[in-house]
Amino acid sequence: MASLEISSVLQGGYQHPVARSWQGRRGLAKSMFMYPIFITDDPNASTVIPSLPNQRRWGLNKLEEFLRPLVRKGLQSVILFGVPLNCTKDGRGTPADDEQGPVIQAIKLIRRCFPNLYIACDVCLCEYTDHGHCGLLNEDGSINTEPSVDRISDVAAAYARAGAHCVAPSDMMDGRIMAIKRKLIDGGFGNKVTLMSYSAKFASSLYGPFRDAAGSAPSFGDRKCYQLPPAAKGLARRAILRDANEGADIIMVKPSLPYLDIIADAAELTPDHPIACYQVSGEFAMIHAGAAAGVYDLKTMAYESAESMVRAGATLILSYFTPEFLDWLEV
Ligand SMILES: NCc1[nH]cc(CCC(=O)O)c1CC(=O)O
Ligand SMILES: [Zn+2]
Ligand SMILES: [Zn+2]
Repeated sequence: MASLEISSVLQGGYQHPVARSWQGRRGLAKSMFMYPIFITDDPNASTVIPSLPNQRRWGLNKLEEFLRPLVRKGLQSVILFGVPLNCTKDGRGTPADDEQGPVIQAIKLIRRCFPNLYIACDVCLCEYTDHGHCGLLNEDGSINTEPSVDRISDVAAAYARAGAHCVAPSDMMDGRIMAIKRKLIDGGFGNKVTLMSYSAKFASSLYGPFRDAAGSAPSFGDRKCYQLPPAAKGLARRAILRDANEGADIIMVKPSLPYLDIIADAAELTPDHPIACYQVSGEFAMIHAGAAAGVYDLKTMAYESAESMVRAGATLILSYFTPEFLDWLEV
């Protein structure tokens, strides 16, 4: 297994029936929606997030009753974000792969309660570092890429061991896809776990509500040295091709609505991969705010936004509207 070439490992991308459903193209369907969920370390939490309408931070004891009705309505996949509030953060993001931490415990709980639900995990350090950046830093505050990639790939491997069906690194460090794929293969998960890359993730103004929700705003500076400049179509295309070559099973574009051309580029450049897009917290809040201001009807606009993503080439949409679409869609 250890000698296997990274480009020869395809089964990680279709090991699960839900992952298989993303390998073809069609119109809007329930299985195209992946629901982002915030898991915190207060087991009884059900905390409203003021800037992110209808979303909460959930404690482990509340997770089953929260998910049960959604699964009954046809929820097929979730992506987990850890929000540690009671742990000690440090420079290397030690709590990220704490066996008792909220993500690893949630993976195990969901596998037990909902054996058919597909579990993706966001992999990043910003929720767990004391400085709030997505990687490890040099003395001067710049990103120290090599140890960052090593740490992030260890965290991804820990989520895989805990039972995640998919790991999704959002840190944007160069080289992380290859390093994660290598550790998945060496750990015996190459053919079992999907690697979804946030390949074209832009330094956007649309992450504000998420950073409130996750407590992951950087304590100094910004993320412009590792997230893409909004105008950088060329860099996005290079990152998409690079990540595909490094072994990504799914290519993601983030945010979505202002980056439909990049979704289309991803579909053109990697036509043989499922293409995911993340309708991020600020896009979601913006659609809510516009509806509240009487600019449009919420449901009509939610549909229009999702349909534009599919039209551009997305096969999978990460969206806080997932519960609504489970009500609105027939299948
Ligand atoms: N690596 C952190 C991360 N993972 C997902 C999001 C944004 C998701 C959203 O806004 O809904 C962010 C924020 C950021 O990069 O600052
Ligand atoms: Zn991060
Ligand atoms: Zn992240």
